Amino acid sequence: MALLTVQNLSKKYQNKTAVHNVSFSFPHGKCIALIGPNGAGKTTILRTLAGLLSPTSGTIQFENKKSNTDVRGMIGYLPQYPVFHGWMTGKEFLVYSGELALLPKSEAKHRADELLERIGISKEASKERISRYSGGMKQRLGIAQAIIHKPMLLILDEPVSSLDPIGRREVLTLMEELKQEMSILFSTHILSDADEISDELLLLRQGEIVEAGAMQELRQKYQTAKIEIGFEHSLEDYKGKIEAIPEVNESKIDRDILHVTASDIAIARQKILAAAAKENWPLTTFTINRASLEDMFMKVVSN
Ligand SMILES: Nc1ncnc2c1ncn2[C@@H]1O[C@H](COP(=O)(O)OP(=O)(O)OP(=O)(O)O)[C@@H](O)[C@H]1O
Repeated sequence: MALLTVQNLSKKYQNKTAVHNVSFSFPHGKCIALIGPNGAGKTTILRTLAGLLSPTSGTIQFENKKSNTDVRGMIGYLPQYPVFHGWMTGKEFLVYSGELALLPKSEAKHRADELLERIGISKEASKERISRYSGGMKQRLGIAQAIIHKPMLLILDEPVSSLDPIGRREVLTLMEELKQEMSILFSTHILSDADEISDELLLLRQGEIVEAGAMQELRQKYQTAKIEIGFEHSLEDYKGKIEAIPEVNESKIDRDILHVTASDIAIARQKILAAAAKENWPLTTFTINRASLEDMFMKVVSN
């Protein structure tokens, strides 16, 4: 059975539908990325799963729990814009978070020490005020507070979007380690981050899931390719010849490169190269370009 099953989840704010009929199930031990452009409804879904918003309709069912059970103990949550008490030290903040999660004080202290080591905040740094921490340190501290009570599901809202490259790398490395121990659902609009650490993607557009699956499956499904051909001269002359090949859809000139799309790239390549060899075309370059992840994303979310 799945850890979490979401069925027909919808959320309206006054007259604005932010999330519409979203259904998915979350298997145990997976890291899933919720991807979508600004305003797609990512935060609304995550806040609803974390129990901070109530859905307008639909159900969220945790494994073996009645739908009205308080499941906050099973979930850890880091909001998109976490707010810290800058005057607290990192350790004080974690002990405080542990107590809020109903851990006895001694256990909260023990967990805080364990987690500070885990997230790479030294003993000295843990005694400093949070206001002196870097963005990456704050975000790692935010993740530590979210897992202080050992939740089964960790929910992270845009965990790396606001960080510089060093902070981003630190947080991605931590997430990579944590996914060995718990299920993670995180939102992002950065595809390469999702590609790097998630097992599966949920693509969201205007409050609806428009695509779901493993990155590899989605790449195959949306795979398109383009041939880019450079000529020494007379591009126009060869454009017509290339367009006469039945498998070629269209070609466009951009400076000294001809961009060719085809219904069957392998055959189009074979025929273009055969004609080029036979007629000694003045080629300078010949490249096959696979569609990037961004191309796939644009295709799916802008339909
Ligand atoms: N409290 C609110 N009241 C009214 N509308 C809201 C509220 N919160 C969000 N919305 C609207 O709901 C839609 C979804 O917002 P949401 O924040 O969930 O999207 P998002 O995908 O997380 O966006 P972003 O990437 O910009 O954080 C947006 O159109 C937003 O303007």
